[in-house]
Amino acid sequence: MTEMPVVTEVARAKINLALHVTGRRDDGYHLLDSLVTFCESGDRLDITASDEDRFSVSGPFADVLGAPADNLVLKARDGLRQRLAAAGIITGPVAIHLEKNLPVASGIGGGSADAAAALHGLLRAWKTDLEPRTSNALLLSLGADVPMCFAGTPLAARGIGENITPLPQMPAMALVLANPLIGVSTPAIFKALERRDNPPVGALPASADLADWIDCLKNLRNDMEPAATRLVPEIAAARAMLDAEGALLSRMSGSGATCFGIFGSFEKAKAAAEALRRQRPDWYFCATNTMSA
Ligand SMILES: C[C@](O)(CO)[C@H](O)COP(=O)(O)OP(=O)(O)OC[C@H]1O[C@@H](n2ccc(N)nc2=O)[C@H](O)[C@@H]1O
Ligand SMILES: Nc1ncnc2c1ncn2[C@@H]1O[C@H](COP(=O)(O)OP(=O)(O)OP(=O)(O)O)[C@@H](O)[C@H]1O
Repeated sequence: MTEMPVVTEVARAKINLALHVTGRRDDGYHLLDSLVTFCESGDRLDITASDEDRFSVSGPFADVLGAPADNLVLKARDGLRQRLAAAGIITGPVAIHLEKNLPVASGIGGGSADAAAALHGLLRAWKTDLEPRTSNALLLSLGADVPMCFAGTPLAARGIGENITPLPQMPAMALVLANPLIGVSTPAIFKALERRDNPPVGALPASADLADWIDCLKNLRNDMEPAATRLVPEIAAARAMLDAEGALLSRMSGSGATCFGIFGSFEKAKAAAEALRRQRPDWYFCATNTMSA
């Protein structure tokens, strides 16, 4: 067995600060215009060399995951290995451990973030890289959110999510994530949309001033939120709770049900998350900073 140190990656929660659905392609996939950022917190992946491929899971949401064969981490490992083999690069067996800290099917890209982190970690572990065209095709084959999670930096995502523009002027933000622990199916929400021809995001602040970004975000939307709230009314309750704790702005992320509140500082976010946990000990709350560019 070749000596390989433990490679650790954080699979950061993805937040759609705004998510406009602007059209639909002939194949049924929706055209999006989304402002996306990533949290400091998320799942954790540890990768080590092994005598055979292994996969284990721990953490508060490990039990909610389906069969290992359906896990996007293994789909990412196998897809990467296949493409590397096609380029003549043979890769050794690995043990991957996933610490599942993010709620599942919750609009913050858990599975997509895990897949992206697995790819980053395996490329480091195997000391290799993919040429951009191959890696773009692999990323999108794993899910529309995987290219943005692989980029992992504040960005605008267009197309079906794969057309990415970094937004270096987006500031870091202190967030509280709130989720009633009711899983939401992404295809079900896309199907339930009443409109698919909404206006795009438009102009963004040129500077990193948080107040300017919040003013801008206030005029934007998550076009999936009305349909998701009809299915899971707790989404409206989560937003109201974030607002009552002093969020400068609250909104749903992705196809839900996770909502985020932006707070003036991490201390304020932490205090709000603690107060919310006391109100609903059965829900998920997390205070976290987002990454700066
Ligand atoms: C809602 C978002 O989270 C916003 O970032 C993403 O668009 C969803 O990304 P994802 O979960 O990675 O989605 P995928 O696993 O690729 O697709 C799940 C299903 O959602 C629908 N889907 C997804 C992405 C997209 N732009 N249009 C769609 O209509 C399709 O029915 C697809 O079969
Ligand atoms: N590593 C993983 N973590 C979470 N879910 C996974 C994983 N692998 C596969 N899945 C499956 O993917 C489905 C969607 O889960 P996920 O947590 O990625 O949704 P999401 O947060 O709504 O994602 P998105 O914001 O990309 O729509 C679930 O049914 C889950 O069983």
